[in-house]
Amino acid sequence: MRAFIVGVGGMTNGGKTTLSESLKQQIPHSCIIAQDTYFKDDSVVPVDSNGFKQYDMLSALHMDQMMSDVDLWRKDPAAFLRTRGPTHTGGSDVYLLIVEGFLIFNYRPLNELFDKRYFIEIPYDVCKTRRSCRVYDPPDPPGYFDGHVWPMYLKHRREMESSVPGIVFLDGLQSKEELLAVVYKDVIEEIETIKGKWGIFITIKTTDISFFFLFLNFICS
Ligand SMILES: Nc1ncnc2c1ncn2[C@@H]1O[C@H](COP(=O)(O)OP(=O)(O)O)[C@@H](O)[C@H]1O
Ligand SMILES: O=C(O)c1ccc[n+]([C@@H]2O[C@H](COP(=O)([O-])O)[C@@H](O)[C@H]2O)c1
Repeated sequence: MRAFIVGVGGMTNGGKTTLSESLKQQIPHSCIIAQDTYFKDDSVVPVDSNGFKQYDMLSALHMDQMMSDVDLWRKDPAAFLRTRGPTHTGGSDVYLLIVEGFLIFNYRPLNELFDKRYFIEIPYDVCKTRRSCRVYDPPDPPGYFDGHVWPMYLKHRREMESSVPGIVFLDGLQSKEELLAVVYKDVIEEIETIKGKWGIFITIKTTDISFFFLFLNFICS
């Protein structure tokens, strides 16, 4: 089975979901696992001394469930894809998993699985403005961005930069189309490389078998 896992990380409201959805539309046999669908129930997320719910931490996420879903895909991408409803098929026979989320590179068991890592970044003021237009469940209380979201982002970013090499940083101020074009080209090139490697492997295996039968013929004659 030829399979490829791309991580689309980045700060809140950087454009991870937008880019991942567009990528999925463009690439056959692809699907998305989104980290923000694994948040724990509000009742179990602790509150800090300032009264802010500690949502921007790995402990607020069901990472075990997220890993189980990634493992399901890894065991049988085609079957996993069928559970996600109708998809764009045809073309390449390489299966692509897009894992998107704000803390995907900070969770080592997940980070280890990525073949390619992208991180979308935007400036503080753009991030704060975009965030103020979005309504989460529960909604951000006053002061939440500066009191919890941004400090946690800086902390996780420092940790990521000190432990995860090979990240491609993307400027989230580029248009949606520009971002898609860059990542699409890159991912297609990676997929073509995988197909090339497998092609060589199959050719070598076929050659091995041919030599085996020639040898058998020689022994028996
Ligand atoms: N490249 C972009 N340029 C301008 N706005 C964008 C871009 N990408 C996403 N957005 C907008 O930013 C907001 C957050 O995007 P989203 O993809 O949900 O971010 P994330 O998944 O990183 O939180 C949305 O309103 C979206 O339309
Ligand atoms: O989706 C939820 O249940 C949820 C509930 C509360 C907060 N969030 C916010 O979701 C943010 C991460 O998602 P995103 O799409 O903005 O990268 C993170 O900054 C959290 O503060 C998300």
